Amino acid sequence: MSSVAVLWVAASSPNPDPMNTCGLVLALESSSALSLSESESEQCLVAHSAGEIDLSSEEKVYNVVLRQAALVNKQLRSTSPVLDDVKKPQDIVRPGSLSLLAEAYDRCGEVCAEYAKTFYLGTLLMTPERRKAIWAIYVWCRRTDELVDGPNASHITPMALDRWEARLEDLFHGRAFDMLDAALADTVTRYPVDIQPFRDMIEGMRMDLRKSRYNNFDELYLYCYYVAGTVGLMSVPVMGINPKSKATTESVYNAALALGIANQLTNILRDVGEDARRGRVYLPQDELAQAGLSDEDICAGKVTDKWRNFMRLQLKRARMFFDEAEKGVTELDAASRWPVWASLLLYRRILDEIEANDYNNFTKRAYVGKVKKIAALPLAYAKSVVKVSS
Ligand SMILES: CC(C)=CCC/C(C)=C/CC/C(C)=C/CC/C(C)=C/[C@@H]1[C@@H](COP(=O)(O)OP(=O)(O)O)[C@]1(C)CC/C=C(\C)CC/C=C(\C)CCC=C(C)C
Ligand SMILES: [Mn+2]
Repeated sequence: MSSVAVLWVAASSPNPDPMNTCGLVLALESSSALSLSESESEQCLVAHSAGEIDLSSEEKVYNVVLRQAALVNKQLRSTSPVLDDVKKPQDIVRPGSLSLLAEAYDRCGEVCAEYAKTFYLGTLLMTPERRKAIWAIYVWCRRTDELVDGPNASHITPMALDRWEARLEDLFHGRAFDMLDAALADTVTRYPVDIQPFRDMIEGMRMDLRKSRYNNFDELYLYCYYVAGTVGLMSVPVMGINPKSKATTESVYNAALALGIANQLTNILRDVGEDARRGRVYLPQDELAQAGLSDEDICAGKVTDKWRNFMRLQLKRARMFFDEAEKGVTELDAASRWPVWASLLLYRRILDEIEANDYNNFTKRAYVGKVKKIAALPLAYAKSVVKVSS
């Protein structure tokens, strides 16, 4: 890890607008520092692993979970520091100012606060060290999503995503491109965060570029893993597993994966109308057909009994993933349980709001108000102090 490189970059790129993806893409395309690296030959873990062709998406993704769990098993369950100090970058403290890394992390916090109030609220319940790491991961995820969903999405090509991936590889090798990358480059030296879920998220963005319909839940599940299950896998090494937990590491990772999938299914159910207006239908086509519905019904946006029945089943499935996730929260490090419970309860509430809107997710956005958000915190706290499995 070259600390000098990280800090040079942080110093040379003050306060970039993280959502200026046009600038980002131009920068990516013109940067000589971003020569394509070994990442080009690295393959997406899920999509291309040899010999896995006949597996269902769930089986393929479970293999990822097993590998992730095996990778970090030792470090996560140990109480000793994750990495020795030799590998940690040395920060530069300028006289009279905050350190550059501190500035980088603060900027990540500002971005998180601006773009995701609920997640930000959750991060305020974390220890300061973990909070910073989660902010850095959040910002990288948001920028990645913004490449295909942001104002400059129409300029994004698969090649731009390849460059973004090369930049990710650089960052994991200590070569950060800007100060926001520098924060993540620092985070990955402090926690046993693996690069694979990050690569897989980029793969999800590639999928978004080439695909706007999902034939069945198996296809949708893979997409949800890529864009959201990966966030669970990135987060566990930071959240930590309670050293007293008797649960297997893979069961905790599985729960984290389930939380990501549950959140993404919730996103999809909340945004049906908005997505359809952008030409996207994430709902499984075979399930729509079974319910006597089609893309035309979604574009028409009429809440009918057929739609209500269809939605009831979709909500039920999303809730099952939340239930699966609940099993793992208890096994996390004590200090991480409260924020995770809070975010789980709040995100799940969106499903209740869809029901309260009589399943009109075409023109009404399901939204959990401030009061309900604050009111969920004591319940989340109560759940977080429940004893760990024995
Ligand atoms: C054992 C156990 C349960 C551990 C907990 C593990 C954990 C903390 C899991 C977090 C799961 C999580 C928050 C997943 C995020 C899923 C998500 C919202 C994905 C979004 C994808 C694209 O969706 P779409 O384009 O449809 O949505 P928009 O309209 O654009 O919003 C994402 C946008 C991908 C990018 C994801 C993020 C920006 C969120 C990343 C969040 C974190 C790193 C914070 C996690 C912290 C807490 C406190 C939960
Ligand atoms: Mn998005």
